[in-house]
Amino acid sequence: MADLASRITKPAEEPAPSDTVPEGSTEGANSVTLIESSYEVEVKLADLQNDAESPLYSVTSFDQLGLSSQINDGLLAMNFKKPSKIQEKALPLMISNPPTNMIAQSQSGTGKTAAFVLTVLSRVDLSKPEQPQALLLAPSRELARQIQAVIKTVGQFCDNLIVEAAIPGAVSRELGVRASIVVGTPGTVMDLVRRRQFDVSQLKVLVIDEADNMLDQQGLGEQCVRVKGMLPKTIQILLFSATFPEKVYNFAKKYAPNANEIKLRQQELTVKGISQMYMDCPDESKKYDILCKLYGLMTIGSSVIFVRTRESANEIQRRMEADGHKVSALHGAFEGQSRDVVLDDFRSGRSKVLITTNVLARGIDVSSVSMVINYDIPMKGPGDREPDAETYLHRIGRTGRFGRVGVSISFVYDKKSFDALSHIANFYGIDLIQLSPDDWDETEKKVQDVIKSSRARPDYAPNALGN
Ligand SMILES: Nc1ncnc2c1ncn2[C@@H]1O[C@H](COP(=O)(O)OP(=O)(O)OP(=O)(O)O)[C@@H](O)[C@H]1O
Repeated sequence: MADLASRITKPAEEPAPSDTVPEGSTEGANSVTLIESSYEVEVKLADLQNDAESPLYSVTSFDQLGLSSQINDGLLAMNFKKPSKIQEKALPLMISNPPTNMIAQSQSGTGKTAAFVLTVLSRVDLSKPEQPQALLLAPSRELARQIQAVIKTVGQFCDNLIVEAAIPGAVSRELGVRASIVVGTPGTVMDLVRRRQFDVSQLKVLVIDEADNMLDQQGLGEQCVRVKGMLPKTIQILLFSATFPEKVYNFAKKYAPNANEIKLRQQELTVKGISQMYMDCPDESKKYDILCKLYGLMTIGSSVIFVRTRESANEIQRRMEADGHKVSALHGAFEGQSRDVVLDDFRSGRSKVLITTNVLARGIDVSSVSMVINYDIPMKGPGDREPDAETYLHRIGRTGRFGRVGVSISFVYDKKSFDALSHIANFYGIDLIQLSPDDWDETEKKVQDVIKSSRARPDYAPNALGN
């Protein structure tokens, strides 16, 4: 317990409350504010991109990377002005010839997707639009669809570009895969190759996003090894993640031999724009009431609530709806297409509070997310005994994307959850801000100060999916 206590700080690092959003402002007033504050945002992001300590820092421009004019036009249309650090460092190594493998790590929300998407686009020969030449693997259907959308957006001026998702229900049984770029989940990709519906003979690049999760021998590792075994031996392999625990990293080096490596130190892993808080709940049964009390704050922007199981996601959604709150839920038990509808509604802002499991912990990029709640502290290992520091980092990384600010609130209620969060805080050297359920005015103030300043900041660059 003392460990966590020693990491409690006053909210000194919180950004100053926005002076551009008036208290109790109406929706209409807010939209005016959004337009007015765009200058401020550009300046703030420009500041970050000029700050050598920031992961968004770079000294070059995209023009200097030697990408095709169609690709540069795509970046321009997305309002990507300068590369981030990972893009600036990794791209020249990945697009040079002869192709070299890469293992790259960079904090959540710092533009890893565009780094590998630009590489893939620079490698495919669009005179053979239906011949698969690049394969990208992701751990969830949602992330695969998102990456597919990013490729289409960056490549919107590339003639004949066909990008197909290899996820359950997406590939025509009669036609098989007919695209130059394929983004999928490992199980479906394996099925398609085995049924001879996916010709992998001409693949030049294999990208594995969330690579530590994908190569983990306890999880998807075996499938990824099998997929690699089906591909040409000379394929360029690019592995990306925000986290790379040592054991998986050693395996990654065998999976992608002789790779260039871009690694972060443990203390560099957290994103500065995310104010990390925790709520000291009196007991487990009070967690639900506290969650409902936070609802007003959750809907200032959009929020994601992470829970441990599908059943508790369903149960919390049912109770919150019965109590008059509008919330949606998404987890692995839902059918693929209904999952797509739920996430699309969340991206567009039609729904603002999403209850989910670890299925959405990684990679999902919705820039309006200003709050993440860890209703249950992430745990791993047999009997969920060990704190899952990597999943914590990915979950909270659903907010604070590319220089934005956000809040994470982790609920603790007993010694086990307290110790687990304490372990995670010490692991990354995080100073957690304590919230008290007994002083609601103070809690609201601490959270609002951060979220309102994020609400005042419109997208510097509309993200690839237009949300
Ligand atoms: N150079 C850039 N300029 C402006 N915005 C950018 C740039 N690169 C990426 N972005 C935007 O930043 C956001 C986060 O990028 P991305 O989803 O690639 O993060 P990530 O590093 O893959 O994060 P995670 O580890 O959570 O998967 C996206 O909305 C993307 O459109």
